[in-house]
Amino acid sequence: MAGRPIVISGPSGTGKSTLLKRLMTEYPNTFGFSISNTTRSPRPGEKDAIDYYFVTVEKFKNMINNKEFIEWAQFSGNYYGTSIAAVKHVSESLKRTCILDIDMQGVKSVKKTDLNARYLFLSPPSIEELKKRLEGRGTETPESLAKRVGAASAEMEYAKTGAHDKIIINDDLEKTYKEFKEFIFSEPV
Ligand SMILES: Nc1ncnc2c1ncn2[C@@H]1O[C@H](COP(=O)(O)OP(=O)(O)OP(=O)(O)O)[C@@H](O)[C@H]1O
Repeated sequence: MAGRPIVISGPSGTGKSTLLKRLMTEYPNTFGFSISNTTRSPRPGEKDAIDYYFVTVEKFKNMINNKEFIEWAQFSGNYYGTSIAAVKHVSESLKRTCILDIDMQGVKSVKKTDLNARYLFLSPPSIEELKKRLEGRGTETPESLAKRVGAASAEMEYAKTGAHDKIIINDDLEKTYKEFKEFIFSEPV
């Protein structure tokens, strides 16, 4: 049996991907990510229900209206979204504990579902340090950096409301990974 879905959130650049990559490497068969729905066409080699659930715009809009998404967005003319059904598929069919890496809006949305998830917030030691990490990652333009840092304050404020089961401050990576695993394995997965 798979465990309850685990929701990890925190400002962009806090280190979520870094921790998840390590966890997946150490436990390759225990956890899974949900497959996203998209209206874009498959690229060569991409398979339906493996890379994405490829759906029509009409179907996607119906899913929005039926409140089937945890989060959805439109990028360069295509829709992308994570459905509640896709998360359930990971535990019910694949028998893996689903991990969701989502933002504050996504967390609020999961809370309205029957997914019965566990919530972890990963916090940077400070906004200054967060800026440094995003700059160090080399992925941001000045505009996207400013946008991410701006969104970080709202995420940090939300974490103060007690919405999460656990808050971990990612200062020293080894210490953080240990605490991260303690939270993950504090329940059967
Ligand atoms: N404890 C740490 N100390 C110093 N640097 C770290 C630490 N944890 C992660 N980093 C570095 O910070 C940068 C951002 O980390 P990462 O990409 O994992 O963030 P993220 O939360 O997944 O961001 P996004 O939400 O944008 O995907 C990376 O370059 C990573 O190597």
